[in-house]
Amino acid sequence: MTVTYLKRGKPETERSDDDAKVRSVVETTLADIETRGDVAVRELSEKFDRFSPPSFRLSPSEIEALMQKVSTRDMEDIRFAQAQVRRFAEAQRASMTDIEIESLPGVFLGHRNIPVQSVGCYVPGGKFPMVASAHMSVLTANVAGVPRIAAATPPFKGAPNPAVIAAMHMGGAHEIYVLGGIQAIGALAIGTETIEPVHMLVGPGNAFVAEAKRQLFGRVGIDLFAGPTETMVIADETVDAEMCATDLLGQAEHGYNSPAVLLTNSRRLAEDTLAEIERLLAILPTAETARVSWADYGEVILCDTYDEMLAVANDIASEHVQVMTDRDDWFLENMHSYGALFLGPRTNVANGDKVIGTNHTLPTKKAGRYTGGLWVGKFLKTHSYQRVETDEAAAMIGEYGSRLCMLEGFVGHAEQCNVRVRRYGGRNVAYGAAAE
Ligand SMILES: NC(=O)c1ccc[n+]([C@@H]2O[C@H](COP(=O)([O-])OP(=O)(O)OC[C@H]3O[C@@H](n4cnc5c(N)ncnc54)[C@H](O)[C@@H]3O)[C@@H](O)[C@H]2O)c1
Ligand SMILES: [Zn+2]
Repeated sequence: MTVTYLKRGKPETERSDDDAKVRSVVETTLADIETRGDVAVRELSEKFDRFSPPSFRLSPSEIEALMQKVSTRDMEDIRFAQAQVRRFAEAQRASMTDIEIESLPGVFLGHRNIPVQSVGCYVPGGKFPMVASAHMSVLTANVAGVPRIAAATPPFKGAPNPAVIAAMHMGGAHEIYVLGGIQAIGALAIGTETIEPVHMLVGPGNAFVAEAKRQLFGRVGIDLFAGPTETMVIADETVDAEMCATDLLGQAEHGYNSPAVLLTNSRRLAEDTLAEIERLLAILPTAETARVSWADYGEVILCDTYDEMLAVANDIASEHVQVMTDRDDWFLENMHSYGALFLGPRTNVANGDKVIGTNHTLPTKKAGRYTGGLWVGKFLKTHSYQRVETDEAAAMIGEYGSRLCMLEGFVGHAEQCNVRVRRYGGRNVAYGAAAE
């Protein structure tokens, strides 16, 4: 394979140093919340966000007052975006059906999709007030029928952001907390004197938020590992450098650690894009973070063939994959590891992030190898049940069960089957023996 790096990000070893630091901060902070509850949460909010209101939970009148501050235009835009997210989520919900089959005469097996009973939805807001993340988690939980939705977001510039709070409220949040980072995630999962713990945490966030969810997994459920944004552009000469550079920087601006990767089979496009990125970085108002991300994590990878591009793309398993080639559908058919695909030059990640209707909470750090993004199905638990309706079925399946239990040496298990064979099959099976 001839894969050439025209630009590389910082080596994997240095990236894992960053991870180790975050891991230990999160560990200590969660332990602190566990032992000192509300007191720790307040101290952490003061320390990281300089925010210490009388109550972190917003009252109905505070919510109302914040919503009054959102312009009519912004409210309409939020409503439009939520309508798109709802439409797609409802279609996905409808694709998940409860089933029941008669697997053998008299034997009925089924499953039911049951909503998680309480979820904590994290809406990021350190650098940017991420209004859209409220639709993605709160509204989707609502479509799934979750009866208790607690939403949390950090203060933005010292106060709750009106548009984020409006989106949470309109999305169907039952409780809204103005809390960020590890203290929000910890308080929701562990619980405090004032916050009832939830059963599952969802939503994206920075490295601290993603790591806190990871460490709390097991104690509560989590949707997926959705850390700092990653983006990949797969392009050939059907598009130009302005398009590629814009799409790379458009996501690199999320933070100082957002990988943006160009994968192409055109040396000319690769070189032009490198130059175009420098040109745009000189004029982009958010260049401060985008420039650091690009320097530390940006990559330009040149391949000879489309097959090589496909192999590299599947291996990297980037969160967002923008495909602009003469064979976009071939990539759709053959890509197996990614967060979401954006096919053709008319789509883009920003529309996907904010408005088009697919969920923007997506797997990062190669989690796309084992999961897709957040969707209504993540809020539903699929539980099986069984029912045996006839004496014949109870006796017949019981004979198999009895023998298979004894094969493993489980005498007590076998008796569960035998008592049914005796009672419903009228057969005398000796206690502790296999039914013959
Ligand atoms: N994967 C996805 O689907 C997806 C989607 C949207 C956004 N994102 C990512 O979400 C992130 C949002 O990050 P953000 O920082 O703007 O907001 P955030 O809300 O995730 O984090 C802000 C909080 O981080 C905490 N914090 C900051 N510095 C800290 C430190 N040194 N130690 C401990 N805690 C600290 C603070 O408590 C603050 O409230 C970005 O990285 C973005 O790429 C991911
Ligand atoms: Zn984005």
